[in-house]
Amino acid sequence: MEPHATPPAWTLLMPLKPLARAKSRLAPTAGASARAQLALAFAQDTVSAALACTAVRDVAVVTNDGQAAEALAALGARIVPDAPDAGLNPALAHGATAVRGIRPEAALAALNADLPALRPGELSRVLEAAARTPRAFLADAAGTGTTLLSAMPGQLLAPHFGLRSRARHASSGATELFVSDAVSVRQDVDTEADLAAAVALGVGPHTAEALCRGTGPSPVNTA
Ligand SMILES: Nc1nc2c(ncn2[C@@H]2O[C@H](COP(=O)(O)OP(=O)(O)OP(=O)(O)O)[C@@H](O)[C@H]2O)c(=O)[nH]1
Ligand SMILES: C=C(OP(=O)(O)O)C(=O)O
Repeated sequence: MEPHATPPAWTLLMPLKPLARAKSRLAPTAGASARAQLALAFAQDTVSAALACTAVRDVAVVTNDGQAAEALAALGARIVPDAPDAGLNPALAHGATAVRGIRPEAALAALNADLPALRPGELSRVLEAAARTPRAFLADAAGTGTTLLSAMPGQLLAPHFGLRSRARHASSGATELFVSDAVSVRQDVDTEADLAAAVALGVGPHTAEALCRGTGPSPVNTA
């Protein structure tokens, strides 16, 4: 694909499960209330870092959670109700249709809402690479999943998130991105080990505060 004359201004689609059901794989370490607070804090840090990224035009969060919608709208995100309420991929497909209904030529990227160490400069580099190909994806830190899936104008997003989504996005024809210095875009948090890895990278202020409330101090990502 020819590089675009001007880099696209991306709309990010961020799916967020109702907080009461989110982050179930943290159950061995955190109770229900702490998990909900962490899920919201991860989303707040992800949205804040995404909106601070110069390549990002706007962020649309696809969620049916009222508390999260209010908190994320206060940070500047647009909220798209998860009308299908049928899981992650239907939520993303619905969000893509909603955005393209308003801006048919939008460059779209789905980004998981559980990237509490996300750094705007690293996201910029990933989106710059994504702009060179019609549909692209970035594998998660574990190496089996996906944290970002992009679709340039005129391309359907066609999300295949879930178990072994790295292989399924590759099979769907999307180009895998290999971007150096982008670890924070790949570090999603599902398990306690993921959380420790994110803390080692430096989490954003909402997550740091939630961790302080629940389990003691942790480093803050101020980048
Ligand atoms: N709107 C919406 N977002 C979802 C749904 N399922 C997952 N997500 C979001 O998709 C991203 C990846 O989700 P998962 O890791 O599968 O779910 P999770 O709640 O974060 O963690 P687990 O409960 O441990 O699976 C996160 O941003 C989730 O909030 C859904 O049914 N609807
Ligand atoms: C939904 C996904 O994320 P997770 O690893 O958080 O389940 C995925 O990798 O496609």
